[in-house]
Amino acid sequence: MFPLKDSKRLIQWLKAVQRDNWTPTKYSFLCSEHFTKDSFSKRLEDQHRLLKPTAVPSIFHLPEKKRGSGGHGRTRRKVTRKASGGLRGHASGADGKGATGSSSSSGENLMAKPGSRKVKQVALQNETAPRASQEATSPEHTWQAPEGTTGDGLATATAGSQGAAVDAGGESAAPNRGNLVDKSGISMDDFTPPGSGACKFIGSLHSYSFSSKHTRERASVPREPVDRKRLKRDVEPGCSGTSLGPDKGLAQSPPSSSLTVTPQKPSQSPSAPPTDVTPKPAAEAVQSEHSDASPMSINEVILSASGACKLIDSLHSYCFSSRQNKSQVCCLREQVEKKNGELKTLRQRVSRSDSQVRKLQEKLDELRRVSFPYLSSLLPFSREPPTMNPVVEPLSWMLGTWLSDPPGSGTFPTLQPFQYLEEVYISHVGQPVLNFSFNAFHPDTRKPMHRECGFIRLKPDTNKVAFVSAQNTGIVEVEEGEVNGQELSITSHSIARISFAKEPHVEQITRKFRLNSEGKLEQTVSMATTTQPMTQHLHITYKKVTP
Ligand code: HEM
Repeated sequence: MFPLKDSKRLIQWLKAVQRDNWTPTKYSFLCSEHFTKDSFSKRLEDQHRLLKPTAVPSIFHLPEKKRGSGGHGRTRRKVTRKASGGLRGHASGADGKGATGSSSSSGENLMAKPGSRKVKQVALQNETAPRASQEATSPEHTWQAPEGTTGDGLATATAGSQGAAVDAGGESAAPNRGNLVDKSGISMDDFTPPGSGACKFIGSLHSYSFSSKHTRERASVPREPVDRKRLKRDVEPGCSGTSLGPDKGLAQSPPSSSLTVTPQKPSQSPSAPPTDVTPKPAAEAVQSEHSDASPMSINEVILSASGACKLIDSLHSYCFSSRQNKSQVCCLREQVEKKNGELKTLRQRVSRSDSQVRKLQEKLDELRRVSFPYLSSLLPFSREPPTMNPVVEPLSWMLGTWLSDPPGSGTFPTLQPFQYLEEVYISHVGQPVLNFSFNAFHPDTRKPMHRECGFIRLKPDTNKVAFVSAQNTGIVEVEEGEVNGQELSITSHSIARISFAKEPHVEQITRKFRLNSEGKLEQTVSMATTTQPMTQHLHITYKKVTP
């Protein structure tokens, strides 16, 4: 187990393991193979190997990318033959049977290459070859795939019953697991729910538990039940291996009730010869090795593994719930991102609107500058329009910019009827007076025609109105009258003209302004000249084009 309560040593362990984005838990174990020999002490009473409390792992032979990307349980696992390796004697027996095989020879340590699913043989190691011995594949890490060779129910896949070293790590564990089925039809999949890579890892723990217990039970139960109990208690989940003594692997007829599994075919390497997986001599050797074991039923195996399986199942539950939470977090994150996207779009639209308002404001300012070149510099700094003087409030319906709609009509007894266009500005600057300007244009040529401008005043607290106008024809006049509701009727009070004004001279003028039911401003002008009595000269309707 990782020294979770010893932070200093834990850091050393984590540095040694070199795994990214991984935190060990109380269920995390490290293979004893990663420790040097002097990391262990031996228990006095039984010489059992114990990890020293100061031990730090230092042996890592795997490629960096393997250790970094896959789970620890997914790295290629090594099988350890302890110094007392029970099968060693068998492998190095004088007859040399255990060393034979199509692709391996005695002392050769063949393991599945990283990323390969090919089943490799592991030659049995000589006790005197320390390094090679320690790196031999452990039974705990193998999918035992004994091939039915003798019809006795116990079949072996490779040299030594534990010799078939399958890359149990990573993805290669899954297909192999699928082939591990006993006679009762129970497979490793029955212990391992489907799941993600983490589940595969946990599933490999199942397989580890399953196979190691199977191995231990078969090897130790018949001879030394006490030993078996001790082994079950002491065994390190990982690749610490079992401590089968050489004397415990004696030949005896295998029980017909032993767990029988289907050998793993090298699916990734179909070209590999079958003997690569199950060398006949090796199978015989294993059969011989286990021939003294008492029968152990599948039920016993399952029962013995059930405790570990429960623990592993709890890991599964933890894994599943953690994945569920992760998925909910992902879901919420997606929603937040979606809302952020919508917010961003809205902000962009608001920004565009602000930009349009700014541009319109600039355009209006430009128009004002053109129309009233000096006015803008004289107007108050505030953009707010001046407050209307209450005195002129009865004439407020006249305020605004108006355009002829339709064109005005001109008539007089001495004239051909004519049409004209006209724009009207009636405004105020906060004074008790309205400012006006009337500018007529030819409807076809748009040439300026008649123009006049002036002021409209109201006598305070009365409806009496004075209209003062200067015209481009050289006439200045004052008209007075009354405002009643939205109608203003005025008549000329005094008319003056330049000395060289064109004749006939106008002698009297009447006007009527009203706001009609359509909200349009109407103006009707009548006049009397030196030659004609009072007659209508103009009639025009304006539509308001500004507030
Ligand atoms: C209150 C304002 C106006 C007064 C006092 C006025 C006065 C007169 C007078 C005295 C005449 C001469 C009539 C004749 O020969 O017997 C005349 C002619 C005419 N007026 Fe007006 N007028 C006014 C507004 C307008 C407006 C707004 C227009 C629009 C374009 C207009 C267009 C004409 C035209 C086209 C003629 C004939 C040609 C000419 O004499 O220039 N008048 N007006």
